[in-house]
Amino acid sequence: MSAKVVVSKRRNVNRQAIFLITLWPFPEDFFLSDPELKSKVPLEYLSHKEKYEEAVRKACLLFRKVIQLQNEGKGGMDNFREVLGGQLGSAILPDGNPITLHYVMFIPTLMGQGTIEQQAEWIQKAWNCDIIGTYAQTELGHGTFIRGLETVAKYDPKTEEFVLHSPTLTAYKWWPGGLGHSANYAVVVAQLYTQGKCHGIHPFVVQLRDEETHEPLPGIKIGEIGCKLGMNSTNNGYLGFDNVRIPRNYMLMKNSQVLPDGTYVKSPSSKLTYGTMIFVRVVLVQDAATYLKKASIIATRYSAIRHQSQIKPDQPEPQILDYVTQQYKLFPNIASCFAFQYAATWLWDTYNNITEELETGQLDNLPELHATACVLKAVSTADAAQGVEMLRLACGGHGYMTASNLPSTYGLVTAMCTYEGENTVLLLQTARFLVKMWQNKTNVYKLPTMKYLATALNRATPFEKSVEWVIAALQKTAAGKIDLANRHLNERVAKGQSYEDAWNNTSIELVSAAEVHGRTIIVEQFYNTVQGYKSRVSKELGTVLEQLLQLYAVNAALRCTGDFLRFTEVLGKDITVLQTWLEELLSQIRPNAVGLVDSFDMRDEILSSALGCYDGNVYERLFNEAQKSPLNAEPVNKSYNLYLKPFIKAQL
Ligand SMILES: CC/C=C\C/C=C\C/C=C\CCCC(=O)SCCNC(=O)CCNC(=O)[C@H](O)C(C)(C)COP(=O)(O)OP(=O)(O)OC[C@H]1O[C@@H](n2cnc3c(N)ncnc32)[C@H](O)[C@@H]1OP(=O)(O)O
Ligand SMILES: Cc1cc2nc3c(=O)[nH]c(=O)nc-3n(C[C@H](O)[C@H](O)[C@H](O)COP(=O)(O)OP(=O)(O)OC[C@H]3O[C@@H](n4cnc5c(N)ncnc54)[C@H](O)[C@@H]3O)c2cc1C
Repeated sequence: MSAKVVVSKRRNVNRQAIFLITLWPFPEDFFLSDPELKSKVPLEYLSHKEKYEEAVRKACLLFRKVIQLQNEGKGGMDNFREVLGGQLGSAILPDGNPITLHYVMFIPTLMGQGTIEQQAEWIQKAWNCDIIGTYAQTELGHGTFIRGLETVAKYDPKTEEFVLHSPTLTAYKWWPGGLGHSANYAVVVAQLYTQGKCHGIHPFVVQLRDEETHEPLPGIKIGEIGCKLGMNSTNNGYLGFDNVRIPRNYMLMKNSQVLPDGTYVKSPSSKLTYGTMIFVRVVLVQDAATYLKKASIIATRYSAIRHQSQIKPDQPEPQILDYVTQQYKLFPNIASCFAFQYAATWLWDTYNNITEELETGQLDNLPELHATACVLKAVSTADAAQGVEMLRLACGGHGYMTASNLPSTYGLVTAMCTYEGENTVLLLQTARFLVKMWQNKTNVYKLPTMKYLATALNRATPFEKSVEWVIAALQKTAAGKIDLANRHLNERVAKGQSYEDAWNNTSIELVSAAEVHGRTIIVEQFYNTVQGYKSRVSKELGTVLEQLLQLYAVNAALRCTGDFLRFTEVLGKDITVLQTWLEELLSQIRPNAVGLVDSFDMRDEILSSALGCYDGNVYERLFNEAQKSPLNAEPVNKSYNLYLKPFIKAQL
């Protein structure tokens, strides 16, 4: 990965803005120039069934091209990451990819939970796409509480097989991507029973459909779950088992095993079963940045084109980009793109380092990785979803058009707040870890993202107009909130509540404490990244990055004013200084706004937006898109003579 400076100049010098990006040698043109990857008709005018069929056609061609590149030695996992992620992936398949789960969860689970022999058996087939898999964990009745999953896998030592069964309707798997009609295999998470005892949830490989005819196998009840807010080509499906038998070695046995006689061999840690979920949560932080970048480019470019109203009576209508309220909608989101990008990069590196440790049996850092992945996924996806909606609203009526690609982008990003762990639940997971660290302070000194907790509570943080102060204040606030929540927990227990009831009754505070902890990590990573770049880039770039860092930090601080007043030495007058600082930064960033979003380097074909095109010809593109509506194929629609005319006549 080589970081290079990309200079993006827009029309005139004062809009020169440069942005430091990591250039991947990814051949975007190889995909975007392929006419077969373009839709003949805008997807919005296809039926639900046609949308799915078109998505399968494109997905197969997409992955065939990725495999071709791989066979030519032109990249590997990075290419899959690009075509699956929120940039190229959502441009070619804006309504979701029915095969995503094969690569994002099925293969990673085989790698993470399968023995070497099982990997040898399954992974080549999966990489060759001889089989197409999905990850079937969530059920109609359970998504969060996976220890409550109802699908059972009972071991039969006589035949050395597991019998999978869905005892109730709520036990049906519900949601897995590609499950409806695309995948013919799945990793199924089920309660393992052997020798009459339940050993909890474990992963099993199950064939769902005949590899030749694609017909569902006996005992398999399968289909798609219907229309959703978005991602309607993802083919999310349902799956019920009626006593379906699979061989013993279809249980993924890297961590725990069932021997031929039915003896259960326990895993070194029950938490290792959860490994795949950490991987996707880590990846989603990057996708949050990508979707927010896409919406920021569209809304900022549109705001430079759109002229509306008057600032002064005797002046022409200004660019809406010159309204400070518009800048307040756009620029903090641009700063968030950088913040989430840097946090995603740091988290990816941390994940890889700790995963290597897990391979050697070192589990010490797994709890912190889990807590950190949870909070960064929750905060980045929630902020990105809120940001995309804010950017859509900033574009007025045209932002509501499908042709803007903002509604579709919202549909993709808001789903991330739910899948791979609903955000509230993940924040509670982080809070559980923070409280544990707080109660057992000796551990805190060792953990990188936690060590501030050792000193922050009692550290004086007199106000100053600096990012360093914001970080210190966020840390002190997080420590204060964790300490207060912990005290309330203890008070409730002391009054006779069970710990579980006390936890539930304190959960609003716990979620809030976890969120502030997450924001502390994001601001600190942004700060560290900018400090690292400043000595290596031009003065201009250093200034721009510093402005973005300050904007992100001061906006984070202003979101926390109530808590800052409770947990730090800040006073009301200091909040006024923060507000003024924010307004100064908006003005400083204005000249570089368009250059900054240009430097996110997303082509028009990736943006797929009539509002965000590089040439700025918004109105012509909106009008041309309107002509694609099937309704415009004829001046008078048949409904006039069938319904309207009789209706009108009847009223005369
Ligand atoms: C390139 C790709 C780009 C983009 C991707 C694109 C598309 C992807 C599309 C869709 C993918 C979405 C797929 C899915 O949604 S798969 C299903 C996801 N489901 C979940 O995430 C379920 C969430 N629920 C849970 O994880 C758990 O139920 C729980 C909420 C964490 C509760 O666990 P539970 O064991 O019941 O209870 P606890 O007592 O709270 O935890 C016990 C113990 O285990 C630790 N723990 C929990 N989870 C993990 C983990 N994942 N890793 C490590 N450790 C974990 C927990 O901290 C606790 O430890 P203690 O020491 O405190 O006891
Ligand atoms: C687009 C999309 C794709 C998906 N793809 C897959 C897939 O490929 N494979 C798969 O297995 N699953 C998939 N899922 C399912 C997803 O993982 C679940 O929806 C998610 O885990 C949430 O579970 P749930 O929907 O049952 O909601 P619930 O867990 O029922 O949550 C509902 C509400 O209850 C609250 N709640 C639940 N538990 C607690 C608690 N302990 N404390 C406080 N509040 C709580 C939640 O915060 C939430 O507000 C997908 C979902 C979506 C939307």
